[in-house]
Amino acid sequence: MHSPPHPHGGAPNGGAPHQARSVARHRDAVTELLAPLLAEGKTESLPLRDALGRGLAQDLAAPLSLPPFANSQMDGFAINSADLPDGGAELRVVDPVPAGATPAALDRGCAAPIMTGAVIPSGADAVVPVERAAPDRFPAPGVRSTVWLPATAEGTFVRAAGSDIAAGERALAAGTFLGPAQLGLLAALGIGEVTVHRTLTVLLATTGDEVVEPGRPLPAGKIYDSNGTLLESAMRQAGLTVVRTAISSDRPEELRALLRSHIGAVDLIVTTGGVSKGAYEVVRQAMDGQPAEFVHVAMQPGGPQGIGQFEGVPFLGFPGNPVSCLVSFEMFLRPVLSDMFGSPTRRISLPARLAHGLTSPEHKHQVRRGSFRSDGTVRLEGGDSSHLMHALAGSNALVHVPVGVSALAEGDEVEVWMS
Ligand SMILES: Nc1nc2c(c(=O)[nH]1)N[C@H]1C(S)=C(S)[C@@H](COP(=O)(O)OP(=O)(O)OC[C@H]3O[C@@H](n4cnc5c(N)ncnc54)[C@H](O)[C@@H]3O)O[C@H]1N2
Ligand code: MOO
Repeated sequence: MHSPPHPHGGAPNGGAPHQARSVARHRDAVTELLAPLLAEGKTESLPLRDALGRGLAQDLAAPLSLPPFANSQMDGFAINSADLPDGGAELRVVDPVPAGATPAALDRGCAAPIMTGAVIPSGADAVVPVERAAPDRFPAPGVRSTVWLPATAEGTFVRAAGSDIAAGERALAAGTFLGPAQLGLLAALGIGEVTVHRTLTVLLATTGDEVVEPGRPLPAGKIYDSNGTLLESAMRQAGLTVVRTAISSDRPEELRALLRSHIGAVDLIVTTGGVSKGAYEVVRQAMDGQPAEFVHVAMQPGGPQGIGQFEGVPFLGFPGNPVSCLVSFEMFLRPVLSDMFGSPTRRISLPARLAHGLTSPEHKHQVRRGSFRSDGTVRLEGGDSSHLMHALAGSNALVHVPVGVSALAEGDEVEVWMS
């Protein structure tokens, strides 16, 4: 007896489709597919300002310590703590130490006005902020004077040399994503150029006789191409260079010709649509004779997936439903690129409490869309169907329901990935 088809392409009642592969297994397959791109070791050396968003290609050791010298954390008086017993003492004020100057050694019984960031003179071991002195201001230059200062422990308001990082220590590991803080560190270390993984170029092809370029008239029975803009945006935001083909019809020769015209100029081909079980599965047909396979991943949405090579170029065939293709990018391509090349970053993962209950096919990893809120709850946006573009646009998080879970109640904890 035949069971009715399941709306998500799986087996009836949310069961695993025959030979469905796990999300982890498919991610491993994507890793294997892209490994040759890493092995090519294509890197480039860039000035810091152009390296934003790239992955660092090599471990980097600190060429100097930070701070490079002991310096003052406050505008105040550099002193020797042994000169300030309990109850404080009156010290003779000597020449000031501005930031950037090389100060003379401090004699015992003296206090040197010192500015934030200035070198601690030898003989001094602490700084008293000017507002704790009496009088609580610096004397005019050249005026001989004394100042009363309170007892102060050794090391107070001194930023020790190497207290941030010592020369020779690893500053950043290979594979680190270079954001503002990482580039700022390299600048602080005096590094002007950095070796990064080069940007990968993706050829993106959307397919389907029903799909029309936005901005054109919409004939009956057709829909606009949302996948092209959706995926191109996701990829560009992730630091990839994207080349788009024209929308391919359902004729496999046309798709093959579109893809072939870019071979040699791209690192990876991503298609959408044409991978499931219909009568006109253009991507499946176009890949005929190529080392590519079409599998079903135990994931909803994004179950049907193509993977392999087209004319020697790595190929990923994402399903045609808009949410399915974005979830495919987030679940497979983004994490693999970030693990391999250090860019883009992985999505921030947080625990959240469900604002309401949900159901999920037990044998699949379900990825719902939701709005994570500041009280730590997440509200689901739309249902589980993968055509819900408006709900996707109203969400800020992907909500994960792992394999083995068929229902969750309000207040149950889920993992969310922030977008
Ligand atoms: N008998 C079965 N049918 C389907 C299965 C299945 O297992 N057995 N799986 C379903 C699932 S799940 C998905 S996902 C889709 C995947 O289908 P395809 O990758 O072959 O994609 P299409 O059939 O071409 O399109 C699916 C859907 O998405 C719309 N679409 C396609 N391209 C675009 C685009 N560029 N912009 C906007 N929308 C697009 C298309 O019109 C369809 O509605 O298959 C299920 N069927
Ligand atoms: O559930 Mo499909 O897998 O809509 O992507």
